[in-house]
Amino acid sequence: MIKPIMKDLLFLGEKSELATKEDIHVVDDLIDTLRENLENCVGMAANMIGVKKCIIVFAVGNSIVPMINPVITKKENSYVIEESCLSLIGVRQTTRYETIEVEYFDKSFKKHKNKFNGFVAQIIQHEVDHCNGIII
Ligand SMILES: CSCC[C@H](NC=O)C(=O)O
Repeated sequence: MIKPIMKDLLFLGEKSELATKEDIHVVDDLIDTLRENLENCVGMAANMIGVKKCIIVFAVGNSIVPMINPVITKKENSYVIEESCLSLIGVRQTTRYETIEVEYFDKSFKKHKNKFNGFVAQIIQHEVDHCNGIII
């Protein structure tokens, strides 16, 4: 179901809890909401739709990839870049890493450890920050 996007920065500044199998329905809500906002959004975290659980989704080509309880375990080659966010007015400068390694669970709660580069890695870092209560 498409959900409204939170603009409450106080709420978004709080750390999310680990998601469990009971939170799986949130993945579909996030996918629906991101699909509806793809014109101005490439990734979302569950707290952006009011759910304080560590779940993120992001667009890769025509697909939307979900990650449950993502943890960035390695970061290589930092750079500084400006980012924006649907939950924020304006842009902010931040440090990101060109290559990251992420441990996460898929929708079937199967564990994965994968490397990501470039823009996809940047989106994942942005969304994992949201899970940790950081808005850029
Ligand atoms: C380049 S990372 C930017 C991610 C941002 N998503 C919000 O959580 C967005 O603008 O889609």
